[in-house]
Amino acid sequence: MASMLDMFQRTVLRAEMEDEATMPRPGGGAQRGFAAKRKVLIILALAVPLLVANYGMYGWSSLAVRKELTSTAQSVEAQAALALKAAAITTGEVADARYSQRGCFLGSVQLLQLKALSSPYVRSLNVVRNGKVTCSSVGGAVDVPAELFAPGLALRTGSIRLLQSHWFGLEAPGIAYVHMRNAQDGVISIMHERYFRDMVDLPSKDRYRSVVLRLGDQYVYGDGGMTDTPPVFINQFVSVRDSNGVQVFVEASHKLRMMYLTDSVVTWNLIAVAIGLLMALAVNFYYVRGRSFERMMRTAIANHDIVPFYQPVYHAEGALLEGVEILARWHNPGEGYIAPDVFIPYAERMGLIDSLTLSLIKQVQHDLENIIHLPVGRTVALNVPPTMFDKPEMIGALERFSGFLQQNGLRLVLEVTERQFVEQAETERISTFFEWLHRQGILISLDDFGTGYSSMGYLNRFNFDYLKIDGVFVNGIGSSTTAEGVLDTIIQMAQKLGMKTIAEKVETKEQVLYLVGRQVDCIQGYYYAKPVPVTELNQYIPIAAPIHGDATDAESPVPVPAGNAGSAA
Ligand SMILES: Nc1nc2c(ncn2[C@@H]2O[C@@H]3COP(=O)(O)O[C@H]4[C@@H](O)[C@H](n5cnc6c(=O)[nH]c(N)nc65)O[C@@H]4COP(=O)(O)O[C@H]3[C@H]2O)c(=O)[nH]1
Repeated sequence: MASMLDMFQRTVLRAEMEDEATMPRPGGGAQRGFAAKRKVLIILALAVPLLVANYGMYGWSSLAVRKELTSTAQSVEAQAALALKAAAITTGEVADARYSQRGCFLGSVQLLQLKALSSPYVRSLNVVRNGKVTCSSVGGAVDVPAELFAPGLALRTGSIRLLQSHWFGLEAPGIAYVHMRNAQDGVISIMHERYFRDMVDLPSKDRYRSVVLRLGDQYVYGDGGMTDTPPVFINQFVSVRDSNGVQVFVEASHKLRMMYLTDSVVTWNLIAVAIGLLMALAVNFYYVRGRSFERMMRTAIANHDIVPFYQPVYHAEGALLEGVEILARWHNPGEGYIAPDVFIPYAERMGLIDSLTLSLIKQVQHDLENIIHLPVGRTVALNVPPTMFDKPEMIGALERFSGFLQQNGLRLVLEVTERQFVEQAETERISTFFEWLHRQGILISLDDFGTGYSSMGYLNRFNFDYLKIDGVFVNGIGSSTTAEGVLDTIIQMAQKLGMKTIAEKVETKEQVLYLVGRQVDCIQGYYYAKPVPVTELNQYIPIAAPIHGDATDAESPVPVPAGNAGSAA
């Protein structure tokens, strides 16, 4: 605590010795931060589209590969389905033909041969009677149990089985297809395995690592293999299947995705660079504009073009002047009127708020010395920036300003917003600071109370002199019972805590009467007076008796009709 006060005293001493010119250059740190932020944003503007493009290209190439694999698989599946359909038709026709249902004669064997020859995919046709192959287009009359003839083949219409060799010694493997007339009688056709192998033996080896055809429970590979073992894929693959149990797998080669990537990498990256450049230009433009606004503001502060306006605050009961609030006004020749809601947050961001506050203090001092003399005992309220607590030089300036006001019988009120208290976590430091301010005769007002951060906790912890009730609650008088309820609660709470209440943005007689009825201490708002330049302030300083109850009493010097209440707001 002692060291805190020491620090303030040292600060004050130092500040007194310092000329205004030797004050820290406003906004130096903020400027550096500003430039660094611009750099980071430009880098991001350039890098993000490139990252997105390349990431997107990777995803897109995966989709393109998938599309190609699917289309290839569908085409193989269509060919296999066509071959099977042709074989099924031939097999079915033979099974239903009368010659295949009689004994195995030379004539019927010749008819079987003729039928096999005329079917593009069928190599042999074999008649099954009572579960045995009895007549074959290749072997003639035989008597071979079906399970020996085609091991593993189920005697059921539509069954398919890959056979490594043919019963009748025809070297090449084949594919058996069954059509049964009934449980025991039917026809087994043997198809050329070669056709199916050719279907999967695609020429584009650099695009596909493997193409596999599943028939029933077995697999035909492009390299000639036929096996019961399912394939293992290491790259991206797709599979398509049909209702006949034909399934085709197509696996991409290592190169396939790369082929797509190489095809599109230049286009995608060129687009990304173009977008990145546009975004970087936009960022730059934004900052250049920001800089010019910043320059404009610096000049305005240095030339005292941002000027103090004064809004009177009156006692609720008697309409006597409690004091004035200083509100900054900026009329720029080029841009016109710039609202404080725009330039104050900007000044805070750019580190210009301290120099603005100092400029306003200087102008107010000049006004009070040369243009208007406020009645003794009144207050002068100044909005102070959140950073004030950390700046010894600002504290020094405020102390000097307070000293000046006290010499003129006035008191300085510092208006701080709730936000500042939520953001300034070090409560002990702040309450020590408040004690110090009070010892200097400086009062503290909590501004915009009720706008979102309200907490009873800090009202108790910090010793505020005034609580300013935000205009939204005043606005609700007569129209919102909820707002009225909150308003009543805030007033009662402030009264219990011994704070003076000021209702802000009071615009109507109804609001004044309501607030007077709730024993609000002070009223500020257009109903009485708008913020005015110092040259117009005199007419708002009451010289005589209070009003009671009717705020429009013509006898009273206040209220002043809002329409006559001066120039800017
Ligand atoms: N609708 C309506 N509005 C009324 C009425 N009576 C007063 N006002 C406006 O309400 C605002 C009250 O100031 P604030 O809450 O401190 O809110 C201020 C304050 O937070 C900030 N500000 C203004 N001047 C300064 C300054 O010099 N320094 C700092 N740090 N902040 C300032 O900008 C905010 C906005 O200032 P302004 O635009 O001047 O807006 C002022 C004032 O013009 C009324 O009856 N009806």
